[in-house]
Amino acid sequence: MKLLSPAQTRALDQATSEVQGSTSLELMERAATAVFDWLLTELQPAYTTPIHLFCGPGNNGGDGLALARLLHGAGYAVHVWLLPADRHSADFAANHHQLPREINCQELDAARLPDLPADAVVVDALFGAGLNRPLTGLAAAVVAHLNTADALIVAVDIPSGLLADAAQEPDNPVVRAQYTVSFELPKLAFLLPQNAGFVGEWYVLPIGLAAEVIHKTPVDNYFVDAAFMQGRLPARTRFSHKGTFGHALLLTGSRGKLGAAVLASKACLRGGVGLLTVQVPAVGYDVLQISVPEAMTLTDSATDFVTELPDLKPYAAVGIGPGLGQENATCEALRQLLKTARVPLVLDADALNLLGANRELLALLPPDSLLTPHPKEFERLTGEPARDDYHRLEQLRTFARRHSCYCVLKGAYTALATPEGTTYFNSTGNPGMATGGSGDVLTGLLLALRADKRLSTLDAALLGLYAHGRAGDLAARETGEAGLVAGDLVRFIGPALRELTALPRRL
Ligand SMILES: NC(=O)C1=CN([C@@H]2O[C@H](COP(=O)(O)OP(=O)(O)OC[C@H]3O[C@@H](n4cnc5c(N)ncnc54)[C@H](O)[C@@H]3O)[C@@H](O)[C@H]2O)[C@@H](O)CC1
Ligand SMILES: Nc1ncnc2c1ncn2[C@@H]1O[C@H](COP(=O)(O)OP(=O)(O)O)[C@@H](O)[C@H]1O
Ligand SMILES: [K+]
Repeated sequence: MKLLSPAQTRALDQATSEVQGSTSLELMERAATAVFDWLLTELQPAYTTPIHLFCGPGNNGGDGLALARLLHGAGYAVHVWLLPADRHSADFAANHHQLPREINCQELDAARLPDLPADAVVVDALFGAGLNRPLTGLAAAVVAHLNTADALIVAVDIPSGLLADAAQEPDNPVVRAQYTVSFELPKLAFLLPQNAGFVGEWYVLPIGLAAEVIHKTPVDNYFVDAAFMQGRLPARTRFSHKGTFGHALLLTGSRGKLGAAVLASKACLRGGVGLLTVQVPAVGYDVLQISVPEAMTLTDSATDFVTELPDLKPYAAVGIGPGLGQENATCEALRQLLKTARVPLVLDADALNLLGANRELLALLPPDSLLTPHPKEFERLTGEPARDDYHRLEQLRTFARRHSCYCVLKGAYTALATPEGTTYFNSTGNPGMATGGSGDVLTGLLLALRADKRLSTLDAALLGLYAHGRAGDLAARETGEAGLVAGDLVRFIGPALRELTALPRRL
């Protein structure tokens, strides 16, 4: 799915009306009906539940008024609160006109803001994507009032006061919703940790906006969902052989951190690699041979950490980092790798920390390398703490462009920035994956996909991120989130990849 800017969203609304020969009022009715259906199926309020709708002067308020009419028509006890304003949008006015007289509808007054019982549902339809400055005055007072109430808050389109795709001052008034119900496409704001306390759990409801217009709209950001990924992994042909899927080399492990080597190796094998060779320090030989019999093991001349590179000729891709440690001799091996490798590289964990501590190495990164930092590792890579999540995304884009690499920022909705300046946000995964070793599994899986010559760098990265999160979701069904460990992810890589495999063509 594409992530549109507020201006593009407005243009899409208009274009939809033109293409479909419908009015903006009809679109508003579709939006309100979608929220109405969502409320009844997801929240299932009792007929006695008081529903308070707070409506602003624009189209977001218009959505709220249309929703109030629909809820009233279905027998719910609704109360409408209007934010006084000099001007109202035309569709707000039309819905205000249509509001049945029996509905209790009052203007908000700073001196007498309404009591909101704990069992009430509050619909926040004050401001949507048209917000262009921080809320002040009565609107700010209403937001503060809603945020102190115990009622359950559902925001329409976006929590009022929040910008859809840009940072704002931390103390700006913003509604803290439990649920946000948006239309057609998600907003960038929903994907960033700093907004989680405002947005709550979010839903995107289809309202039939013109698909052909969305298709033609150029964007920098994508939300990677199942439909986006379906069929991206080519099926294996009958006469495939080990060579078809590549021979990967993994440089990994140090004393006490061979678990990372084992997890990454197993993930690489489950990721479908043709052959895997793992280079570990001598201390890891027995561990690897016994735990991962499918992999070939090379041992370093050093006992406790990796210090040297094997001949790189046989390999289709090289991964480096999990459990590696940060010894000087390891850093020299990394330098050699960056200087000599002519095949795709995947760099993670201590390989990234070494790059951060020796930033001159960044100039040696071969083009199209894939880096997988979490936010702390990314900060070490850039050496500059991010001001906020939007700034960090900007840094990620700049980094990928400057170093001609694909750089991941791990976490919920992991971001992938490409050298061309596009960012992809992954939709799969869950907090159960916040457990030691999950990242090592990702590295192994990505290495397998980079060794597969059938895949572009972008497809390999997207497939790896999506399948890793999906494996986490499948595993959590069995283990629960708290009980999930990184080894569980490995078991579900196969099923996750199977879901993404292209079906054979049929006539
Ligand atoms: N495709 C879609 O996404 C659709 C969107 N619709 C709704 O339309 C909304 C956008 O409507 P509008 O563009 O009218 O925008 P809003 O309803 O968000 O508000 C715009 C009005 O508020 C004023 N305003 C902006 N910031 C303010 C501030 N800080 N303090 C006081 N006033 C402020 C603006 O000058 C303008 O008059 C969406 O959020 C959504 O709820 C639906 O009706 C139909 C389909
Ligand atoms: N809340 C979450 N939602 C989705 N994915 C998560 C969440 N927390 C962690 N993950 C995923 O788990 C992995 C953790 O990687 P990392 O931080 O490198 O862990 P480790 O170093 O222990 O292996 C990343 O791929 C990240 O995206
Ligand atoms: K809103």
